[in-house]
Amino acid sequence: MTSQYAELRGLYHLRETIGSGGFAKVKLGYHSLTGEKVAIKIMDKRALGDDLPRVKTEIEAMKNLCHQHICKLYQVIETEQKVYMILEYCPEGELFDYIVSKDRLAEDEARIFFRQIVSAVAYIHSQGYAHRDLKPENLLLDEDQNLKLIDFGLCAKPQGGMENHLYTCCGSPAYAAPELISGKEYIGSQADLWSMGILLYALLCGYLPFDDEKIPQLYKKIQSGKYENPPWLSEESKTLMSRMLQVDPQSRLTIKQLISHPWLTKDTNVPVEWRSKYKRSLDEDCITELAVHYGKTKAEMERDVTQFKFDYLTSSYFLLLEKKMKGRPVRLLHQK
Ligand SMILES: [NH3+]CCCOc1cc(-c2cn[nH]c2)ccc1C(=O)Nc1ccccc1
Repeated sequence: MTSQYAELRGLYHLRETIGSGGFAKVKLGYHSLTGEKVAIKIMDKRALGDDLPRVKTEIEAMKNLCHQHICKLYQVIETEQKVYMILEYCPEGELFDYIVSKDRLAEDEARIFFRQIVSAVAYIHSQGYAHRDLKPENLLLDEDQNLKLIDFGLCAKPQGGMENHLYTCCGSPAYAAPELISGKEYIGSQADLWSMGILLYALLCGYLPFDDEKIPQLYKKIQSGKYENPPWLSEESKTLMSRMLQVDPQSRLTIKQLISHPWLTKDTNVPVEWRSKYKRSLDEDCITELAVHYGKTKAEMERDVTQFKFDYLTSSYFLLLEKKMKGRPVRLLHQK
């Protein structure tokens, strides 16, 4: 029988499993042409069943999202049985485990993380997407302790823009907005704002504002909008969270108000930088290195890379760019 993962041979060297969630297994891999580490999310189509559309949703969304606080998609490989997503490697694991390890975060550490979360969400909203499953399990830490958002399986891009209503009730109950769990129509971006309020509370307190083992009781607490503020919280953080955890979505803070909120701009006095730091134009050095390797002219290589087919060329380009942004030599490992 052919060896497992035959489709990856020569492209990636597979190592140990580094995570799993529901219907996916995530393994550490090495991109053979650059030597860079990647995370390979492996899904079995049969096991996915009617969750397969979620994977397609995630792939299409991640192809359009390119941002310093979103886990980068480098390549997609699809076979009869499997779907492989080659993703940016985040060695420091989930924000969830980081909070648990420290009980709760001090306000200035929480602020640094929350600015990165707001940056990622403001960017996806500007691209017309709502994430709809924001929680610390879906925020990973890279080697520089920067947050990277994952799991766009539930994200939505409503036809005709973000003002249009969504209906599917989804995401994790404890982070779900009241309007979302009451089955009413809702605006995805407003539901994301509520989830970010829950996230900020989790960062500052180390536990959830609304919690109950029984789902119906949990829903009642969420719809009441009543939660406890522990004594260590500052007045400003309590005010900010109360503006985000408004049961009525109309009176909730908007993402535009959030990026320049005083609690977020404290000590920096500049609004959260939410635009992508990635340039639209192609990087000359990377194109040159790839052209030499594949024996093509720079013009031919530019034309091929620009198509962003999310094939091995796309992953090689992005990983060379990563090397450059980390100040490493823009060099491919020459195959024997
Ligand atoms: N809660 C996260 C578990 C590990 O999952 C991932 C890890 C990485 C990762 C690890 N290192 N670098 C990136 C990249 C992506 C995922 C992921 O998308 N997981 C997932 C999401 C929804 C359903 C099933 C699985």
